[in-house]
Amino acid sequence: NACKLMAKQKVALECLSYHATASNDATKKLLKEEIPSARTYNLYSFTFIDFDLTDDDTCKATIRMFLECNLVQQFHIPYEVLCRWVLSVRKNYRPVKYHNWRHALNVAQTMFAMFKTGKMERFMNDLEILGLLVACLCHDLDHRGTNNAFQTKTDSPLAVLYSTSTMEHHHFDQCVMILNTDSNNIFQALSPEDYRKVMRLVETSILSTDLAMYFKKKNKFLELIENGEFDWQSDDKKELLSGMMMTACDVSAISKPWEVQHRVAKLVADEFFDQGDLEKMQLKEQPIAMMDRERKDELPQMQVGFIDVICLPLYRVLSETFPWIKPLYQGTLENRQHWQDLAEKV
Ligand SMILES: CCCOc1ccc(S(=O)(=O)N2CCN(C)CC2)cc1-c1nc(CC)cc(=O)[nH]1
Ligand SMILES: [Zn+2]
Repeated sequence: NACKLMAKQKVALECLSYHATASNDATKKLLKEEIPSARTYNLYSFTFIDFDLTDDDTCKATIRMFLECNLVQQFHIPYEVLCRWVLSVRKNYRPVKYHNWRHALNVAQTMFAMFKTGKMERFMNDLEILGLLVACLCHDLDHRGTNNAFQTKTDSPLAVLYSTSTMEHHHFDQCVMILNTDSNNIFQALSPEDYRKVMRLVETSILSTDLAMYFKKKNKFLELIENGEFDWQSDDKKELLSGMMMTACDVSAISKPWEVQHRVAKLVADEFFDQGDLEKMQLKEQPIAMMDRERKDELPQMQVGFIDVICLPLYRVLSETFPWIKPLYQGTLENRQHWQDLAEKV
């Protein structure tokens, strides 16, 4: 009958999540490792580069960020649970070209640098710092290398579940699944009220990484800034600021030293072109320019457009209120010149 079927489904789901999370062996191994200093990993810098980090290093760098923000002590996170959770998050990123674990780590490290070097932690309480770091690490979980439009066009089950911000809802779902798998819940010691607050912040922050949401919310944010807003403590203003910070971190590869930006842009392009190939073959339709490998010559000009429409306006307005994150604006401006030079060469 129905409730027996439900019980079977629940057991199957639990079994699924059990295999989706890290093994005890991997956890025990990480547990014993020494965690290098933040200095060793250059974690306080806006020019952090993950290229020469091993996969093991990426987990240790993540743990180091939690330790630097005093989150383990503050929220009584059992160290073994933190190790298992970091490994489970990494395990639930697919080996796609761009939206993989390395991207999530880079986004989280930019958030860490905004807190520390950008001095934005002054506007955040400890729970918000915990929530935003977790949101960054989980914000693209189980990404398939295809965007929301592709889910809709292919009638993917995800588009049936969520008609708007399809992938972002799925990323949050995956984040919840990991937390709900035994001995992966880094929030286990939080009070019910703090648990509710941090889960709400993680959800709204992950959903805010849908660029369609960014366009919706940025005018409200600009308005507040123009009116000289400085009290970011109310819940809705804090949520709005968090969303803007998430986007700023999500696109922060655009601000990295040119060799890094150029190399990352190739990963982004390769992933977009793979989707374009699928659309040509599977859907028999012409992909948009950014996903059409026949139009790769237009890439530098598209990057200039991306910088002008999305990145610079956001970094400019954030730097006006939080001047210590100006390196993100500066780095993006320098890369704009490099992309412009390439655009004129073609
Ligand atoms: C590098 C390959 C080309 O990459 C792009 C091409 C065009 C645009 S766009 O701003 O015109 N725009 C964005 C909103 N779409 C709905 C329509 C198209 C953005 C990028 C881009 N995106 C990211 C974020 C994943 C990173 C990055 O480096 N570049
Ligand atoms: Zn992302």
